[in-house]
Amino acid sequence: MLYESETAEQEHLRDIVKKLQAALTAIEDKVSDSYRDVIEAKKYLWVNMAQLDPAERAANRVDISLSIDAGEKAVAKRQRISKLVSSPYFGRVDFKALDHAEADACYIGVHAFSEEESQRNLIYDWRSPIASLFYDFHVGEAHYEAPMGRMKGKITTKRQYKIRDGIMDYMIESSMNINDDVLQKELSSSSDEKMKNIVATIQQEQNRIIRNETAGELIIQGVAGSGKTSVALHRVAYLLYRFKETLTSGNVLIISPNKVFSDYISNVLPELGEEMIMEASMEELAAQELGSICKFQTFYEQAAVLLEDRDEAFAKRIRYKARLDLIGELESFAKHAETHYFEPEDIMLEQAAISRKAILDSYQATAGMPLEQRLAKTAAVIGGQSRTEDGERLKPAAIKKIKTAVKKMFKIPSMLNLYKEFYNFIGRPEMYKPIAKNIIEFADVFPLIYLKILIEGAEPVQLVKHLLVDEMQDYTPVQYAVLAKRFPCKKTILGDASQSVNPYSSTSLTAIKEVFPRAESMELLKSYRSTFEITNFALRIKPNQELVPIERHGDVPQVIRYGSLKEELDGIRELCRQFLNSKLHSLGIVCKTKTQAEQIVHAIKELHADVHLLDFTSEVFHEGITVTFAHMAKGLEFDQVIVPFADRETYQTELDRSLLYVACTRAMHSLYLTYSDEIAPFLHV
Ligand SMILES: Nc1ncnc2c1ncn2[C@@H]1O[C@H](COP(=O)(O)OP(=O)(O)OP(=O)(O)O)[C@@H](O)[C@H]1O
Repeated sequence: MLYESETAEQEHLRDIVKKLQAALTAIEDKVSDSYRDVIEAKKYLWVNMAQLDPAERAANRVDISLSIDAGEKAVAKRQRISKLVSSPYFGRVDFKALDHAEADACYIGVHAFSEEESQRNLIYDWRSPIASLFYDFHVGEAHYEAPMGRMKGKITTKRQYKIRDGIMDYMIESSMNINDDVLQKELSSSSDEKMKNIVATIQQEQNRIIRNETAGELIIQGVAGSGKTSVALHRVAYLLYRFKETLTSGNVLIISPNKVFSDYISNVLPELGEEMIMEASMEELAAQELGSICKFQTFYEQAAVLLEDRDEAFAKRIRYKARLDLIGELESFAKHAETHYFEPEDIMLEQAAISRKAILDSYQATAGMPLEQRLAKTAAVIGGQSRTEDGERLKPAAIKKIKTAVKKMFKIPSMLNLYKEFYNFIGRPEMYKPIAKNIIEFADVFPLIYLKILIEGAEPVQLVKHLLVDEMQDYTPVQYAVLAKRFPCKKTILGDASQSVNPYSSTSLTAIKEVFPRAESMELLKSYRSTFEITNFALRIKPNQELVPIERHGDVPQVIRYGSLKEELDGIRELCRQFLNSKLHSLGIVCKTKTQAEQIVHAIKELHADVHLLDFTSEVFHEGITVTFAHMAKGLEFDQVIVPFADRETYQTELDRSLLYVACTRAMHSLYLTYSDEIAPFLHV
């Protein structure tokens, strides 16, 4: 039976590949035609420029731009079809709708493909409504949401395929654990330089998140390796498909932790036929917000001070500014500032005099507006109402003087001074400690920006219609308050409370929900990245009763003790050699600090292998040996991970526990920890 269906499937595949190749040839002709059209039209315009009147020239330019448009569309289509030629589809569901006599076979691929003449769908896009059947149901009763309403029926057949270079690697007939079989194969493969798409094996719980169209803010709390980032990117691809009339990739912004991470995820959307979205780090947003107000320490500089200096007062300041209550305190202060620092005085102009009382009345009438707008409005109103002794309106020059005078009545002129004043106001002046004149600590950056927004008002960033925030646990409530003001659009916010690389300023799901009270939240509890043995090992460092490890087995992680530091470094070199002789693609040596990472790079220099040190200035992620530290490694993954210096001295605080957890959960297939003194307490069995 299976043999029969396999023969039929092979035939079907050959037929589809033939049709795709024909379509590819046709589209290649179309691309060449549009290219020729553009050249011809440009030549014509150039040769006849003098004879053409302006209307003809304009018409020619429109023609050229239409040809360019058609050309670009054809190029995009060519790209999609050539991808399909190599792997046309990965799934099939035969669905028999209630009112149909027979089931229709529906093949699902990364892109859609239909026959030119009949317009019959030969392949459905994985994001199409009918394709949801593939992800949500096994054989039996099923339904999907079509544009005309819910379609109920029955899945009679479900199959999965792996097709490479137009040839079928394998095909699996549906059963209850079919997804697991294919998923196991996918997860067992080696890592890549770039994150891969997961369309062929999206799991039901992930699909619910990807296809959620209703949430204004969707918060995804997911354990390490549960596919949060993958799911968020597939969700973007889904929304771009679903709302193509109103949403383009140019409308989506991702706040990502660093450039290496952005590089690592940069292939997923293009693989799905979409353009990469805009990306920015919190620091980039902050620099834009603060302009010339002041300079600031970066998040990573803050982390380095926390790890290397262990400055208690510094940690205390960070913790203080990570409180949810800070938002309300800043809001109360902004209100207080508006009334208490505004000191109206009489304005005496040559032609008119304006009383202090009139100014105060106007100012009070504008309550509720952001301060800067309030001052401008106050000046405009009194300027408009005032008359000269002859009863005439004031001249523009006089109105300008009023504007300047009213502005000066607000007595704390600089935003930085106003921010400093906030700490006097709440009776905690010791909580503000700039690094130098005009350079503030990272923990002050977003409270200052929020105060600035409260005072000056926030212009929403209209271009951004969907905001993606990854590693949500590392941002404070005030950072979210700023994002809420600047980006009042839909949001997908994702992270894992267990992976905070800065517990002094980490934010729980509950706190984020306080900032976004209408947010929907969804949980991902199954961990896909690491083998069962690695996940269980990591759970000993940070227990989580709810986490479900995937049943994919590998070697038990090894914790190796050496007699001295020298022996440990020799041991790490040996592990690197073994990696270089293996079939694995990537080895991550994940330390706690940058200084330790540099020490390792120095120690393995003699291997003469390509070794990449990933630090805050890095921009790309490479295969081979990468040496880095937990802050930089978050979000990334490696076939094999070595965690050096897993000793008591290095890992002792709760922050260290998180960093050790992040380091271990980066491993997909094998994990080693080395130490040469006393083992870290979190690793005791
Ligand atoms: N449905 C799936 N099919 C195949 N692979 C999957 C699936 N879900 C997740 N993965 C794989 O699991 C790994 C982890 O995914 P991802 O990085 O998106 O998880 P994460 O939750 O963001 O991880 P972390 O928070 O630990 O950085 C990746 O290799 C991804 O390809």
